[in-house]
Amino acid sequence: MADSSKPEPKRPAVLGNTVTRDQPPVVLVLGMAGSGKSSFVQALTAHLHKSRNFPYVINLDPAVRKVIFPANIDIRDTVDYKKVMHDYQLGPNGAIMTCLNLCCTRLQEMIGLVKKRSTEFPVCLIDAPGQIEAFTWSASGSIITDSFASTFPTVIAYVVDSARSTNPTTFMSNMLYACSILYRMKLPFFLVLNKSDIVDPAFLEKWMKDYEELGTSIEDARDAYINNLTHSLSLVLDEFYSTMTTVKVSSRTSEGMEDVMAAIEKCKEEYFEKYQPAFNELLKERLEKDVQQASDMLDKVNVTERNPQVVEEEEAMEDE
Ligand SMILES: Nc1nc2c(ncn2[C@@H]2O[C@H](COP(=O)(O)OP(=O)(O)OP(=O)(O)O)[C@@H](O)[C@H]2O)c(=O)[nH]1
Repeated sequence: MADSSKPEPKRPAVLGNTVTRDQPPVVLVLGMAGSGKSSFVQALTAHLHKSRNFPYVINLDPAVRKVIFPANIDIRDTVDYKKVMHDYQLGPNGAIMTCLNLCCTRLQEMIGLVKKRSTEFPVCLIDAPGQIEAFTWSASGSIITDSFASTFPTVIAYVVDSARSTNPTTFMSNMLYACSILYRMKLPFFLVLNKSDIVDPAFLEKWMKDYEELGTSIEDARDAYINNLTHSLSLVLDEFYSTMTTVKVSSRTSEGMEDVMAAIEKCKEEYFEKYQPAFNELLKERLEKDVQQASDMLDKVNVTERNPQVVEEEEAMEDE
């Protein structure tokens, strides 16, 4: 049974927002734990600072000890992760989700703050919690994403740890996860192949483009069942890869940051071409549902004229 004392998220009203091309893109930075999300936000922020193009940066990780980039909004100023853990008797993941739920109750204020400054920055970067599923599989995660996506051209940067992806099966698992996020969030998406200073991520691009290349690498692995499965899955992922933009990046040396900005611009265009029309349909559907709900309620409310005799009697009593 759900614990009614824990804060649950409510979908804020997002109807009626018009997203225009002059608005800056919002980049939601996602990726497996330790892939380098925060380092990537830090490196991109530092890169933009050099040309005095200061980005707007939001930290959405309530559990992080130290924020390593200058954040304009820090969720830790709104919610106290340790206190939430204590007050609601929660473990680390439950506390992150409850913090995000609490954050949702202040989401319109948060978006309002970003909107107010939106003419002053080239891009807004959002660093998501380290425990990725707390964001990608929670209602509050979709509410936050939907709310930003209905206000700004919003895109996803999925950070991949290239050094940990040298094994084809590890890489495949990561790509399946990325694909499930794309499937769920339906936003323009690009892959940040991070840690290029440790290993050149070119082999990952080859695996994505050329099934034979991946096949050759799998030949070396020992488990026949996993090999066959990986072969089949790579065919399934072919469509996912076909339109995917990838950028090779080192958050340590700042290599590839200009390419990241180009990928963000490309995804922003995609947002207006593909995502926005679909999202408008979704909003229309939601609006129709809201109107239907309102009219169902109205059916139960009858507007009738009161009996004139009673009204006259009441007026007479008032005169007395
Ligand atoms: N060599 C190298 N190390 C990196 C790079 N990017 C991140 N790291 C290191 O990888 C580790 C994890 O980086 P974080 O930025 O904390 O990763 P994260 O995804 O934000 O981590 P969580 O939010 O805790 O999931 C740190 O030790 C970073 O210094 C990179 O491009 N090159």
